[in-house]
Amino acid sequence: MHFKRSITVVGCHAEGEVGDVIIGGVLDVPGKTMFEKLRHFETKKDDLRQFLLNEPRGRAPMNVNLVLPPCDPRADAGFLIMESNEYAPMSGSNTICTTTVLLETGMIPMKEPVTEVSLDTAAGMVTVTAECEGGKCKSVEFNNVPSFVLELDMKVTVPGVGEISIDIAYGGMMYILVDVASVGLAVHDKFAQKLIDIGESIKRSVRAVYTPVHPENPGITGFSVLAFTEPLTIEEDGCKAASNAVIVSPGRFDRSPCGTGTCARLAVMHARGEVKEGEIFKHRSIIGTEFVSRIRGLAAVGKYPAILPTVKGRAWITAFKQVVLDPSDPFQEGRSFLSKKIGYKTERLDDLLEVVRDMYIRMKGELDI
Ligand SMILES: O=C(O)[C@H]1NCC[C@@H]1O
Repeated sequence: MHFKRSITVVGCHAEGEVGDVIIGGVLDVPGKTMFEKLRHFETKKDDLRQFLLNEPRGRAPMNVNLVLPPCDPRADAGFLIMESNEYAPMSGSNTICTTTVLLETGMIPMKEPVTEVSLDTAAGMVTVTAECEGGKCKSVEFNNVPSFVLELDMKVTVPGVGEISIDIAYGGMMYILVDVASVGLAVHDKFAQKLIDIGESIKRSVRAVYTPVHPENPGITGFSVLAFTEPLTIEEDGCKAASNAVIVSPGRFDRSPCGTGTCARLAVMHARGEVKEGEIFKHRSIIGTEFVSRIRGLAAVGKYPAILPTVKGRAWITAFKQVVLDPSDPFQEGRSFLSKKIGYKTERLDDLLEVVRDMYIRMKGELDI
């Protein structure tokens, strides 16, 4: 059988969030930085992301990471993060998955009891400390890029909800943070559909009035993730803890506590005087899994005071897959196959905007503008 594509993928999840890792079958692309490589895939080779993340080979609640040669000579490897609706500059659960796969497959030699790894991401360099024993990567602690608050207590009016107060912060992705009680809900799966519907509605309302832009990389802009937060509690061991539910576009939960969301929340908590450097903050997901985090230092990003966050979690390999494309398969690329149908009927305006966005990115790539 002659296949049009054959890609080697290691299945993996971090605290419940799928972060598969491509370790073969995809060549490097031009780019002086990993962000330039991200843009190359986004504008010229997005068919790979569509192929792996859309049905029948993928699903919305999953991510795929592409291991590539790094651009920064200090790094051991580079990787790009492909999510259902976008390429994320940085991602905590995906960093934990990618590190686990790199070490447990031997692509980076594992040293016991601790292996230090440097990873080049589209958001910048991320250094990682992995606890290893008996060939297993038992935990991954990553030093994320500087995280900072863009807005505190910003008011926004949401149809069907009314006026609410939100925070906006960067933790490797741009986050909208909302006190879940302010919309009459709680982080619990009995509110799952309402959390998703209201979360997506808040994103649309905020997008209409505010565009976040990273001061050092204007290509890092826009919102695709929103964190509903529960209040801080103090655990028996004296540590601060809280739950959150992260709504990832097009409308699904992060099954992990969300590493970049944890970093964005730490920046908000620090700005509010709720957490100090070095204090442990345990962050939990809607399914009860946990990341342990802390602020390892302070910095500045443009005009914004920033924190240097560190997050620790675990990941497990679930499969070794050879993902292939039979030339006669009717579903060559999933959603992009559908969006090519000009008459594609959309249920909602934002679906249409999504189709237009995909087509714009593709045209930009083809015109190389
Ligand atoms: O942990 C994180 O940061 C990621 N999890 C899915 C959405 C985010 O990229």
